[in-house]
Amino acid sequence: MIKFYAPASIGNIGVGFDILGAAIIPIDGTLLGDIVSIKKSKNLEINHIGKFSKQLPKNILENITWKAIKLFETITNKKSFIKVKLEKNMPIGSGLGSSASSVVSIILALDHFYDTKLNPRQLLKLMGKLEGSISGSVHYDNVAPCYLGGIQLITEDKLRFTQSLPIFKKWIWVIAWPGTKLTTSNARKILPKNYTQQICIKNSRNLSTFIHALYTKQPNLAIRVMNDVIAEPYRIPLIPNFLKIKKTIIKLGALTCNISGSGPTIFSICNNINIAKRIKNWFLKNYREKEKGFVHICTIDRCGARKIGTTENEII
Ligand SMILES: Nc1ncnc2c1ncn2[C@@H]1O[C@H](COP(=O)(O)OP(=O)(O)OP(=O)(O)O)[C@@H](O)[C@H]1O
Ligand SMILES: N[C@@H](CCO)C(=O)O
Repeated sequence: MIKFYAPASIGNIGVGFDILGAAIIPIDGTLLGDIVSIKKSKNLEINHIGKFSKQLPKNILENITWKAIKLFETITNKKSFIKVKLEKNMPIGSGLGSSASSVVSIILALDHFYDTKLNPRQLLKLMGKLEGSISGSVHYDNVAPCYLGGIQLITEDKLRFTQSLPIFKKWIWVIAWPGTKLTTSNARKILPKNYTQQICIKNSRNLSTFIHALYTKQPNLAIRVMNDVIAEPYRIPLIPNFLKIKKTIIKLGALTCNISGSGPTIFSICNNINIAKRIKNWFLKNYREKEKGFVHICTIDRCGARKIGTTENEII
């Protein structure tokens, strides 16, 4: 049997709309990501289990598992006699790359099972295509870090499609999901189609300074420019009291507080575990709307997607 785990991710990282993303893992060892297992079978069988499996579309044709299997039937020119099990551990429409986690785990499991010899770039393109088919447009800022781990800059260069960026080991990432849903496609529809020259300059300045700060080990500079002028201003109304929350979290000692992907998850960075615990408690008391909501203290997941039960990334 083949079993793949693919981690949660933070798209945009507050400063790189659609081109920066980070894979994350809770420090308490929780596996915050979907798991796909595949074995041989007489027929095609698909099972969905896990805490969030009830949120999956009822129509199987709309499910990523089904779409990925059909894609691989075309690629391999083989009928699928397999039993596929998706353990849906990620809430849908959370802003934590739930769809990306399913996409990456299913594609890697199928690729491994069929031994297709596709290279990482081809696999990543397939992941982007599938992610795009459900979220409204192709964007790699969840699938790339989820697959490869770390912080990824999506270059879309013909030789190096994505690049791993340096990380600050002291940064602690607190993520808070209130238990509600915001779909990426809706959160993208409200964004402007065009931006002024001034906004374009501001965005390039923030993003290039952020990347420079990562390479030159200037965490304070990186934090100062973590300011999204492309999506956040338009998505604020989708997250009740976001600006007030941000102010409070900063007062608690956080370095920054931003929307994760298209929300409603909020992430905050700090560099002290006691502050992280304080922020976690605040979010639990004040941001979690539903019982199923959660808050995790995380670190960057450098491995990315992996065969379960092994610590090293066996696929790259
Ligand atoms: N296995 C699956 N996992 C997640 N979503 C799925 C899956 N199969 C189908 N879907 C559909 O894909 C869409 C995913 O929505 P969306 O992209 O908003 O979620 P998300 O990945 O959690 O968001 P984000 O990318 O902001 O983190 C939903 O309409 C959902 O019903
Ligand atoms: N870059 C995407 C990420 C979605 O998680 C967006 O913000 O729409």
